[in-house]
Parts: sequence; structure tokens; C-alpha cells
Amino acid sequence: MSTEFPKATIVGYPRIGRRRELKKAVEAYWAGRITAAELEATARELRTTTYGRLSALGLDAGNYSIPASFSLYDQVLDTAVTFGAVSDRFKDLYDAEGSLGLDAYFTLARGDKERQPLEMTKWFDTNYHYLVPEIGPDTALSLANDWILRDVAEAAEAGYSVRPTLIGPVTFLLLSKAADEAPAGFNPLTRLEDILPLYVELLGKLADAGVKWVQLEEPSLVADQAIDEAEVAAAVERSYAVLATETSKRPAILVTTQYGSLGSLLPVLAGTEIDALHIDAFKGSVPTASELAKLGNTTLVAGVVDGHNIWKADLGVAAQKLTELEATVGSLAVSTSTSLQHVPHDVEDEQQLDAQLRSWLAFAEQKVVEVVTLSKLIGNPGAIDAEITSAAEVLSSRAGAAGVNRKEVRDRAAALSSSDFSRGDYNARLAAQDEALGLPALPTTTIGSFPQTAEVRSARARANKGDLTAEQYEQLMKDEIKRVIDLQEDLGFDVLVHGEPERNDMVQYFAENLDGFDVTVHGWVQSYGSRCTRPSILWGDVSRPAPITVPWAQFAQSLTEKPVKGMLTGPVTILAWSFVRDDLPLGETANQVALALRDEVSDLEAAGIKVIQVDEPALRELLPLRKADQPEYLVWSVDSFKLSTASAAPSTQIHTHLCYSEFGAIIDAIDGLDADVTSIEAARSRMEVVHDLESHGFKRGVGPGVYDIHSPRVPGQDEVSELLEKAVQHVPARQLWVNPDCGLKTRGYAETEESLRNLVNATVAVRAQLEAPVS
Ligand SMILES: Nc1nc2c(c(=O)[nH]1)N[C@@H](CNc1ccc(C(=O)N[C@@H](CCC(=O)N[C@@H](CCC(=O)N[C@@H](CCC(=O)O)C(=O)O)C(=O)O)C(=O)O)cc1)CN2
Ligand code: MET
Ligand SMILES: [Zn+2]
Repeated sequence: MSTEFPKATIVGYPRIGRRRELKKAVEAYWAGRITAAELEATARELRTTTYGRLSALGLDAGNYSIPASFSLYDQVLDTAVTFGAVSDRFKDLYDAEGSLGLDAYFTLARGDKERQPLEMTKWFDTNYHYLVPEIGPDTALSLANDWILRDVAEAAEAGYSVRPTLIGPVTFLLLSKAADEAPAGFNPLTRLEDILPLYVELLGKLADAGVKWVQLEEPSLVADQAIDEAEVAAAVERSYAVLATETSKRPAILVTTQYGSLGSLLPVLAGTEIDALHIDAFKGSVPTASELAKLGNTTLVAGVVDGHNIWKADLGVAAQKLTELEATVGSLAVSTSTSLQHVPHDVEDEQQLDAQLRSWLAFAEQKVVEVVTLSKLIGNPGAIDAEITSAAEVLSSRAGAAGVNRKEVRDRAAALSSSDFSRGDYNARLAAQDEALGLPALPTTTIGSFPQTAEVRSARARANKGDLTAEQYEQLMKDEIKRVIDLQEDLGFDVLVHGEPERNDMVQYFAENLDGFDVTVHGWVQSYGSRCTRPSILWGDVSRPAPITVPWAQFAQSLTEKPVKGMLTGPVTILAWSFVRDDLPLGETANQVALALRDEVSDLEAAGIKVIQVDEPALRELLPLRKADQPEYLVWSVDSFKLSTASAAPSTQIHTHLCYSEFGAIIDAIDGLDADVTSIEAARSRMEVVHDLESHGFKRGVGPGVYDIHSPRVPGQDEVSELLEKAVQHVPARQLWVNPDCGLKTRGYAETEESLRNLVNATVAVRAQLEAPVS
């Protein structure tokens, strides 16, 4: 293939829309408020607006610089429906023409009355979540959805030559899981020979449609896998031998490898006949000449602009990397390290931010400009000297700014000793807590949030606008807390929560109340499907100016005799779900946050709170993708959690909560958190996690979730009982807690009440079985 790759590109762009137009449209469609045609029209409008914007920012609209990276829900799901990769339980979703259409697509994502949706899990080391395709040995693969062709045609009509994107075959199969109908131990990668012909067929169709470049994403190649690396290398060689060498009618192929370094797979990919290879040259290392030796005519697309954080690029460092690479490779282009889906649209939308802070930031639009600027350097050394100088000035303004380095915060962290991280003997704590709390067997609780109703959100929106006084807002939140406490009393829960109505988001809320952070107004980033967050900006040294959660917790506790859990977000999660400073080791920032939380724990105890939950759902998220880097991370992350909780009295029960599966890999670390009770997601994977707990010999309290809260589906009492009975077989009943998978904030009250009633009733039934004499 001789089509030249453009000098500047990006891996992908936010899809949700500058004002979350996509979120609003899909949610309206699900609620029956708009038609499929109206949804399609909004989506089309978003796609073409994006192409127009990217071309205005300097990406070449006529030359495949612009990726067609849109998705209605998730890019992995898009690839799954493209190839008809759906397991037996979804087979009926095919229409008469053998296609998977819009409603089939959303059923896979959200489930329906009879069945659970696809499992959702984290996307590499980000706060994005993808749907896990289910593949069995006999899953009939076919081209079952042609949205990719439609998008290309639609763009061409609007005057844009865009580059369609798909998950590449190796990553697609590595991200998939074995379907229910598959025999034990089945590995989806064994279906490689069956899926490659479909990629070939689709490449042919794209070529027929006049497409000159296609993007195949292979980020799994930067992460260590459970299977042997030689096996992955063989799959890569085979795939790209078929797609690049043996396929005559095809567009030129760009393979992207975002989120880290390819390591030993770099020469493998470089040795194939793909036309362009993207590497993450921001987080990953800059490859050496010998690693790139086999590249030949393949263009190296250097992802030197960070796609995952929001600091303005150090153009000098990026330029240096490009200069090194230019000396080594025949053909070079500039890109972001990852898709820009992880950052908000535009810094200019945040005029309320302090001007100095704003001057340090680059969101998606600014990053596109950085890429375009850096691409001018190729073949023209010195072309961007002025830009490099002003980028350096930005960095030095950050380094010297007030609040970035605060002596009292640094001194407190420096004075810590090992005793500050330890709570002492677990068994002694257990006895003290049993006495203090007097809970029944299989205690029931929830994870913290209750449905965030339209009323609650609108009250917050009105308070922010000044249409409600602080007192009026507080009263509305208290009314909601009372309703949540009464509901839990009525349902018969043992350990209650206040429901978190006062929190817009479990991280943003703390960021708003701690020094060292700022928050955005329009900085929405997709987390999964239609759900978004506004990651906070952690730019300075962190401290707590005043107690944060104490008055709410105290109020909730005053309404009931049952224990109410104090509810905090842990240091690792606060970091993971914020845009973190890049000028201090993460572990040090984590300890600053931990110390602020530690003071909050003490204040909650002093206010009479006996159970305190410190959520760490993102503990797994920041786990480095390479095994060699994991031990160091696990030390500082676990330490920061312990620092935040270790001052608690032995009789205070510390809970933690984690979601999003794959616990096996970090179960030692979860144990190392030394929380008295840990709740984890388990329902969507039907209690698979109890095997990990059993083989590990987990000794502390644990609540594997029995209710999948990520779908509107109500679990029946029998279903909950079955999950509980399974749990009891693998984990001593003495240790077990009963709870949903995660917080209920995304659910409605009707389904929540019914589900929680089933949960409590199932628990009562299983308790009775436990107590019944063995006959
Ligand atoms: N940060 C973070 N990451 C996380 C999670 C999480 O909870 N937080 N959970 C996991 C799953 N991810 C999730 C991410 C988002 C949401 C979620 O519910 N997001 C909400 C927004 C939450 C929020 O910030 N709400 C604000 C703003 C709400 C809003 O949209 N207000 C309207 C106005 C409303 C009105 O006038 O009535 C507006 O701004 O347009 C508030 O309550 O104050 C959504 O997308 O709908 C859930 C799970 C993993 N990662
Ligand atoms: C994503 S983990 C959520 C934990 C939080 N306490 C909640 O219930 O919403
Ligand atoms: Zn959770």
C-alpha cells in the first residue's frame, strides 16, 4: 500500500458531545421519549460536527487524519455486533436479515427482563468501562452490523475522508470471555481463524467504499496477559499476515497500541506488513533503533501528546522524542498517546476556573492543536521553537504557583512512621466490634448511594444557580436522607446508609471540599454508556479545611437506633478519578489525601459513628498493566488506604468497597487493606469471586454483591437466595455480608425498592436454613 499517512492524527475523540447531547438522546430513547430516527439524527449531527471541528483545528479532512471513533454506547460492543460475536443467550436478537440492529445493541448493553446484559469491566488503566463480548466454540460469526460502512458513507457525503476504527482481532478476542455454553477452560483466542476472514471481508467492503485508511486498535498488546506472551505474539503475527499480507483488496492499515509500551511485541508488529503503527510514546518508552529496525516502510505514528490527562504538553520533551524517532524511522507522524475520550472537550468552556490554572490545561481541542503544532516539526527542525518556549513558561509558572508546594502539608507527610499505617490485631477488633454492634448472621447493608432522583439533582442545580439558599438546599437533602433511612428501616436492613444525596459524585464532592483541587462545569468524560463524570483537577498539595461529611452522617444517625455507615471515598479512588498532578509521585499525593481523610474518620468517630466505609472501587484501575510495575503500586496504594483508616478505634468497624471484577489478581492487596468488611461486585459474574476468596483463605468480613445494580432489571428473591447459597458454600457464613454490587445512585426508586426487598427476604430465608438443625 502506498497511501501516505497524514502527519498529524489522534487515536479518538470524545463521543458524548460537548454538552452531553449523546447522553441525553440515548437516555431519552431508552425512556421512550424520542424515536430511533431522532436518536440517529442526533448521533449523525454529533459525528459531522466533530469532523468539522477537528478539521477546523488542523486535522486534514481530505486525508484520513480524522478517526471515525464515534460509538452509541461502547467501542468494544460496536466491534462485537459488527462481527456478530454474541453468545447463545442473545441469539434471538438477530433480525430476519441476520443483522443486529439498534435495539439488539442496547439489549446487549443493558439487558432486559429475562437476561443480564454483557458484563462490564474497566478499560485498561482508565475510568472508562467496556462491555465484555461472550464467545463460545460455536458462536456463529458473521458481518451482522454495517454501521461502520454507514459512518464512512455519511462522512464522505459531508466532505470528510475519515478513518474507520475497529478493535483489532487479537485485542478483541483477548478482551472477550468464554460464553456460558463454552466448555470449562475455553479461550476465545482459539477463534482467531474464524474471525480473521470476517475482518478480511469487512476490509474489502471498506476498500470498495473508497476508504484508504482503517484503524485497528490493539491496546491489549501493551498489557501483560494471563496467557503466555509467545502465544500473543503468534496471534499478532498470524493476524497481520492474514490482514496485511494476504488480503489484496483492503485500505491501508494503522494499528494503534495505546496505554503503554509494546515491549517485546514491538518488533513483532514492526515485522508485519501493516502500513502504520501507532505507539504510546507518552506513557510508554521511546523505542530504540533496534526495536524499530523491522519497521521498513511502515509509518511510525508517535503518540507523544498525553490523551489521558489534562496538562498542557511539554512541547520541548515531545519535540525531543520526535527528533530521536525521525532519525530512526523512514516515515513519522504525530498523534495523541490514547483516544481523547478520556478528557473533556474544551478548556475554553471553563471560564470560571482561575486564569492561572486554566493556562496550565489542555483538553481535547487543545490537544489536537498540540498534535498539529508538533507535526510541523517533521522535516522542519526549529519550526516550533516559539511554541516550545511558551510551553516551558507554562511549566515554570506551575512549579512556582502558590498552593502547589505547601510546607505544612509536606511536613506532616514527612513525619509519618510505620505505626501510623497499622490498626493492630484483627481478631481483637472483631471482638470489640461484635460487642459494639451486635449484628445478626449475614448482616444486610447497601453500598452507600440511593437513587439520585430528578428532584435531588434539580435541587442541586438550583442551589448552584442561586435559586435556592444554602438552608433550603440543606433541608431538601435532609428530607431525602430521612426518606432513605425510613425506607431501610422498613425493609429491615441491619447497617444503614444516609444515601449520599448531597454528593454530585463520590469523588467530585470531596474535591470540592478539599484544598488542592478544582472542579469543572462542563468537563464531562464518559465512564460507561451514557454515564459521565467530571473528573476534578488535583493540581496542588491537598489538605482538609473543615469536616466534610460529619454533619450529614450525624443527622442520619440521629434518625435511627441502627448503625449508620459514615461514607468516605478512599485516597486511591480520589486520585484515579481525578486528573492528577504530574509533578509529584502519586504515592505522595495519595498520602496527602489519606491524611485529610484520616482527620475525617476521627471526626466521624467523635460524632458517634460506629461503622465507616472508605470506598476504593478504583484500586484495581490504577494497577499497572505490566506485572513488573505492580508490586510498587500495590505498596503505596494499600499504604495510603491504611493511613486513611488506621487511627480508627478497634471497636469502629471499617468497611471498604470495590467494584469491577478481576479481584483474583489483587486479592492479596485487598486483604492488605486490613478493612474489617469488604464489599465487592459479584452478581454480574454470578459469584465467580467466591472461588478467589476461598482459595486465598480470606479471613475478614466480605460482602460479594447479590444484586447487579448496573441494569434496571430486578433480581428475584430466588435468584438472590441462589447467589447467597453459593457464597455460603465457599466462604464461612460467619464472614458473609449481604449487599448489592455497588451504589444505587443510577437506579430508580421503584426497581430499587423491589430489589432490596427481595435481597432482605432472601437473606432471612437463607439465615433460617443456616440456623435449621441438620436433619
Ligand atoms: N467519578 C466516578 N467514577 C466512577 C464512578 C463514580 O460514581 N464516580 N462509578 C463507576 C461507574 N461509573 C459511573 C460514572 C458516572 C455515574 C453517574 O451516575 N453519573 C451521572 C452524573 C453524576 C453527577 O455528577 N451529577 C451531578 C450533575 C447532574 C446533572 O447532570 N445535572 C444537570 C441538571 C439537572 C437538573 O437541572 O435537574 C445538568 O448539569 O445538566 C449532580 O448530581 O449534581 C450521569 O452521568 O448522569 C455513575 C457511574 C466507576 N467510575
Ligand atoms: C463506584 S463505587 C460507589 C460507592 C459509593 N459509596 C456509592 O454507593 O455510590
Ligand atoms: Zn461500586
